[in-house]
Amino acid sequence: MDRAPAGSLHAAAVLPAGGSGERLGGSIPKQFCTVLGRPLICHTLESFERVTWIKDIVVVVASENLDLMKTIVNKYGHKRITVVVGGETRHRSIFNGLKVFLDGQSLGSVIQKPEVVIIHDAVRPFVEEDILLQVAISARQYGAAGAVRPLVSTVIASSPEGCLDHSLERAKYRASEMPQAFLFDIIYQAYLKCTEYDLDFGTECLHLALEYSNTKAKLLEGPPDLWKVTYKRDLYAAESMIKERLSQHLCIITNINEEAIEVGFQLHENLKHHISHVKAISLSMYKTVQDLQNIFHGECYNFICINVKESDLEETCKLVDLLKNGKVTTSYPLVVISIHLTVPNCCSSDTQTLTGIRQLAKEAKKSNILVYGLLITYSKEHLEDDASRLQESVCEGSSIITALIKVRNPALLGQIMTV
Ligand SMILES: Nc1ccn([C@@H]2O[C@H](COP(=O)(O)OP(=O)(O)OP(=O)(O)O)[C@@H](O)[C@H]2O)c(=O)n1
Ligand SMILES: O=P(O)(O)OC[C@@H](O)[C@@H](O)[C@@H](O)CO
Repeated sequence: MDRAPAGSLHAAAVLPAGGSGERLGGSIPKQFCTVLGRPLICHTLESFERVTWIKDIVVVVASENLDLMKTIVNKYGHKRITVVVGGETRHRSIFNGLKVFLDGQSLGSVIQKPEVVIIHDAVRPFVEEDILLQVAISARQYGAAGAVRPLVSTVIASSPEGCLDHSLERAKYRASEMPQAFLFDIIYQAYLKCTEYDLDFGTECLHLALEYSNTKAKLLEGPPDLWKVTYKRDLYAAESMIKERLSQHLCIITNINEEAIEVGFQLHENLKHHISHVKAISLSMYKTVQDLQNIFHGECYNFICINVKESDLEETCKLVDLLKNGKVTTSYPLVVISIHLTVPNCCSSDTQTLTGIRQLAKEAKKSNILVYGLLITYSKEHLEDDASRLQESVCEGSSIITALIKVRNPALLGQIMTV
């Protein structure tokens, strides 16, 4: 939910993305490395696009990546983005980003100089509205503000011989993170006045505001997720964190068939122990994708569709079409697990008709929907004879479902697991 900051200030953002990512060691700069099917920078852009009171987002890239960045903006439908060329260092890139608000005016562009400008490294994808609001409002009050985090390692100073000279009392210091925010004129004047040495070797915008605009930034304790993707491990961590966030909600869809309801109920009871928010609905409860999105306020990326006939994909196809045509504007892959009930010792030819799921999965993938199949052995007669067998199947099925949702492995698309 967007909360316009007090007084609804006019804010904009500058995202430096002009680095080469040497420490990560990839073949391309880390901001363009793929995380869950999209460039890392897309995840950061999406975090900012969710904040409606940030009117313009300026992305600063190296000249050789200008066309690539513009292609990314168009391909993934990012809004409110202006792409400009950076400089040889992060400070020079940030300064170029700030200039566009003044050059823009002279060029008659729609970009207006903001009251407050937020500066945030493009390789810090996990930034929420709360901290953005805090730094923006504090910048309006103090002139500058920045997120900080407790130090994890102690800071020590080395002697010329490479031995310990002294160590700092860790509790007295903080790690300077992003986002940072400034009254535009304060940071712009600081960049105008600072030295070439600052521009070439400095790493701290808050320092420039203090040194050249006599402004002591307000320091705000930020959440732990503000870390910067610097090394290869950070890329893996980023993907795992996004997958963890995506796997928090699950919607189980059944028709009114008795078996489907029974299996849906047992799956619901089982999956609640693996996934934070699980809801079961009947097919009749939704007609549009909005109905589905309303269930979890647009936060649901995982769906189970229980089909009574093992060879019948009708309900799953309907759900996939709804998600595709309902313009579920999500940049993240949706998971649809097509569950089919099969009677004990059924002839394999019946399940072979499920090969249609492979074609369905192939088509759905083009819309960023991951379709998997799961066969659960069950029949009403079967339940009367051996209820525990169903419980055992459902328990095994819940583990498979949880794994499919958490891992979102494209290699298993269209595959049919059996319990
Ligand atoms: N000339 C530069 C250098 C860095 N950055 C950006 O500043 C942010 C933080 O910098 P850092 O993590 O150091 O990125 P790199 O310089 O790419 O990393 P490395 O030092 O490992 O090369 C990144 O989003 C990076 O793209 C920039 O806009 N322009
Ligand atoms: O130093 P690097 O170029 O790796 O990254 C920039 C960081 O220093 C910077 O984002 C924070 O320290 C806050 O200023």
